[in-house]
Amino acid sequence: MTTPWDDWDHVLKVDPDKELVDGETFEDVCATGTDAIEIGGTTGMTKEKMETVVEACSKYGVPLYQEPSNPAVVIEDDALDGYLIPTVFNAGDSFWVTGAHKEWVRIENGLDWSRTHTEAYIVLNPDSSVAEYTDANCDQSADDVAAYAAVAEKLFGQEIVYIEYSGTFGDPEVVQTAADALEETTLFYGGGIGDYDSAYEMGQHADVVVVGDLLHDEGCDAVRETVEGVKDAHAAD
Ligand SMILES: CC(C)=CCC/C(C)=C/CC/C(C)=C/CC/C(C)=C/COP(=O)(O)OP(=O)(O)O
Ligand SMILES: O=P(O)(O)OC[C@@H](O)CO
Ligand SMILES: [Mg+2]
Repeated sequence: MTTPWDDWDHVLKVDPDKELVDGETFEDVCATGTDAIEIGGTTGMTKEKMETVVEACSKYGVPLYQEPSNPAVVIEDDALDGYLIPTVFNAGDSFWVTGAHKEWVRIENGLDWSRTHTEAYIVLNPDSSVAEYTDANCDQSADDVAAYAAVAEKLFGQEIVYIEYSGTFGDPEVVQTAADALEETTLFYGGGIGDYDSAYEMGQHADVVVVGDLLHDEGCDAVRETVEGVKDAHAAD
C-alpha cells in the first residue's frame, strides 16, 4: 500500500497554542521546504485556534493534517488533507490507547475513514506535557521500544510508529532499534531537533523527522536547516 508519508522526510508540527516568531507569517512557515504540516499540541487546544492555523496555511500547497489531542478539538475543514490520530501504546490509562477514540466515534455520526489515520505513539520523555497527560510509562529500554514497534506494525496494523521525545533530543540507538523492528510501517521521530546536525543524525535512523518547538522558538530559517539535515541524511542512505 502506498501512503502519503512514504515520500516524506520532514514534518513540521505547528502548535496552535504558540506564537510564531515576530515578523514571520504562515506563508513563511509553508515555504520552509517541509513535506507536511501537522497541526496539534497537548495543552491549550481549541477548535478556534486549530481553524486559525488551517486557514492561514491553506493557500500554499503543503499537505495539512490535523493531529488532535482530544475529540473535542477535531475540526472539519476541506483544506485538511486528513487526520493523524494518536494512540499512545505506553499510556498509563487505556483512555489514550482506545478510550478517547471510542468516545469520538460514538459521538460523531459518520467519520470519513479514508481521511482518518492513526499514529502509534511511544512516549519517552517523562517531563513532556504529553507524558504527563497520558500518564505514559517512559521507562522503556531499546528492546522494549522495538517490541512496541513490532506490535504496532504486526499485531495492530499501524501505518505509522511515532517515537516521541517531545522537548528533548532522544537516544538515536533506541530509534535505530525501533527502525530495525519495522518492515513496512513508517517511523516518525520527534523531539528536540534544533539544527542541521540533530536533524541529520535522527534522519539516519527515522523515516520522518518531526520538528515542533523550534518553529515557535527560533523561526523558519532554523526549521529550513532541519529540512536540509534530514534530506541530506536520507540522500546519503
Ligand atoms: C480520539 C481523538 C480524536 C483524540 C485522542 C488522541 C490522543 C490519544 C492523544 C494523546 C496525546 C497526544 C499523543 C497528543 C498529540 C500531540 C502531541 C504529542 C503534541 C506534543 O505535545 P507536548 O510538546 O508534550 O505539549 P505542548 O507542546 O502542548 O506543551
Ligand atoms: O517540539 P519538539 O521537541 O521539536 O518535538 C516535536 C514533536 O515530536 C512534538 O510532538
Ligand atoms: Mg511541545
